[in-house]
Amino acid sequence: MKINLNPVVDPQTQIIVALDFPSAREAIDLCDRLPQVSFWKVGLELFIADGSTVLRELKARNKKIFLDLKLHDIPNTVASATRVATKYGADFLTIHASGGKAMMQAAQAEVAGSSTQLLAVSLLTSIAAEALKSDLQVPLEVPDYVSKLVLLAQASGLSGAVCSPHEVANLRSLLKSTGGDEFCFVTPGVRPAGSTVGDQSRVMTPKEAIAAGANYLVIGRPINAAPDPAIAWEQICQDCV
Ligand SMILES: O=C(O)c1cc(=O)[nH]c(=O)n1[C@@H]1O[C@H](COP(=O)(O)O)[C@@H](O)[C@H]1O
Repeated sequence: MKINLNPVVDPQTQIIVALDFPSAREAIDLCDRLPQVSFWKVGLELFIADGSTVLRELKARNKKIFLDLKLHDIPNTVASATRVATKYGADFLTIHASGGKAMMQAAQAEVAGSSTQLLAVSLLTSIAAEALKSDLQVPLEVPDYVSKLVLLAQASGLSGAVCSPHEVANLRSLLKSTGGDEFCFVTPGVRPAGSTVGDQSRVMTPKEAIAAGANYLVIGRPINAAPDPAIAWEQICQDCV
């Protein structure tokens, strides 16, 4: 399936809704309540609970799929897991950029020729500048650290990354100078104005994320935990333009 590499112009196709649920039943229920959503994310909780069932059901509904497994292990193990994961025919699959170049190259070799695009997760959107220094002991500012990881992903052959909307504009201009105009940026850490931030740290509104140049926005709780997910979706789409 063709992945849209242009900055977001159509929220209906470029917002990915996270199916963060503990069972296939709850996930499929939300899909069927929101037929207008074309792109869904299956993360660890749902994949561990009921992965193959959900992925089959999403395929049967002709949905695009972001399989968010955030692989991170030695190169051989990640390559083997990636080989198996491509069999699901997901559009996106995540690995952690901090696993290093050899790991990313090994995984990239496994998706070559498949319909799955690997995305490198840079710095999780839940991690704030203070935690990067005090917990992770990384003596860099967030934009510099994220840039290093994304450039490493690019040098490893990947053509997309997950980062917070705060970093996208800077990364776009950085990658232009390295011939990476078509790099795909997927941004979680998106919160409609006035909504609960929860465990996220580096957040922006949908409109701000789009203006920053994100190709796709990942949105979970503001839709999947909303009292009326259809109204929440509609409101977010309206807020994007
Ligand atoms: O890879 C991801 O999708 C991801 C990366 C990241 O840095 N931050 C992040 O929040 N995510 C995912 O994006 C979704 C965000 O959910 P909400 O915070 O509920 O909108 C969750 O499913 C996270 O697992």
